[in-house]
Amino acid sequence: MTNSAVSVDGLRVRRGGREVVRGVSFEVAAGAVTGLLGPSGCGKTTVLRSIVGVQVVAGGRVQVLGHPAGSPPLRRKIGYATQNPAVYADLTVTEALRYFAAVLRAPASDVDKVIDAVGLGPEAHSLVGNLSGGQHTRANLAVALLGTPELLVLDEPTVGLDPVLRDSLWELFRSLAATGTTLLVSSHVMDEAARCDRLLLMRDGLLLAVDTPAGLRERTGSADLEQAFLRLIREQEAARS
Ligand SMILES: Nc1ncnc2c1ncn2[C@@H]1O[C@H](COP(=O)(O)OP(=O)(O)OP(=O)(O)O)[C@@H](O)[C@H]1O
Repeated sequence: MTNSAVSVDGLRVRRGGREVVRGVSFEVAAGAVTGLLGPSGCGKTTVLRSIVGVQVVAGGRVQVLGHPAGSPPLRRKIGYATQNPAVYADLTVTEALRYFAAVLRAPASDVDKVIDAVGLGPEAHSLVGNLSGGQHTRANLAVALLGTPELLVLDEPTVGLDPVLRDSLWELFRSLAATGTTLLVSSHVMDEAARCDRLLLMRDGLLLAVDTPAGLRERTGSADLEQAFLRLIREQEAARS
């Protein structure tokens, strides 16, 4: 792939005394939505942390927007939304975003823009501590959008959201990609896979497949992506035995 925003080569990570990412290589296309999918515990968050540069790695190479992962020029080019929101509970949504905008040196005008983008307009003056789980998740996503980052790394951004909100967030992701933002989005919900341009399917610390949703359906002969994923697992297990 010529136009890659992220290039991961032979990534290995040890956590809790064992290798949880066991030699993973892939590229993330610029200006597209790439889904990182796989069951709970397969290593998705660890791969995302390695790309953002907050994970000690045991081996391999991770290049992001032409720089080694974690290097200073990347700080303001990447927006990262973790699974555990870290937005301050005793501030209002607007105050919290103003604070993060100042820290990130993002324009003050971004604050209202990102609040609207994640559909939190009605809660703009509510205390973060009083938000519902789904609203808190969206406040966290809003922080990642500040400063219009070139790369958005989103760890399960739609967990706990109802179908209408999930749909509107996926529309937001698609519109960001349409304006050139690169998105890497993890999920363990296979129905979200269909909304991605490309898929990275992980299992047990390894990449099972890298393909488009259509390519995956075709190569497994399965219209349903969940079934396609299960078929790949069975093929892999048959090949091992
Ligand atoms: N802080 C930690 N210390 C030790 N082991 C960890 C730590 N965090 C994660 N692990 C282990 O690393 C493995 C990969 O975890 P990771 O969080 O990357 O998976 P995941 O695919 O993102 O899971 P989920 O979908 O549940 O978030 C798991 O087996 C997990 O138990």
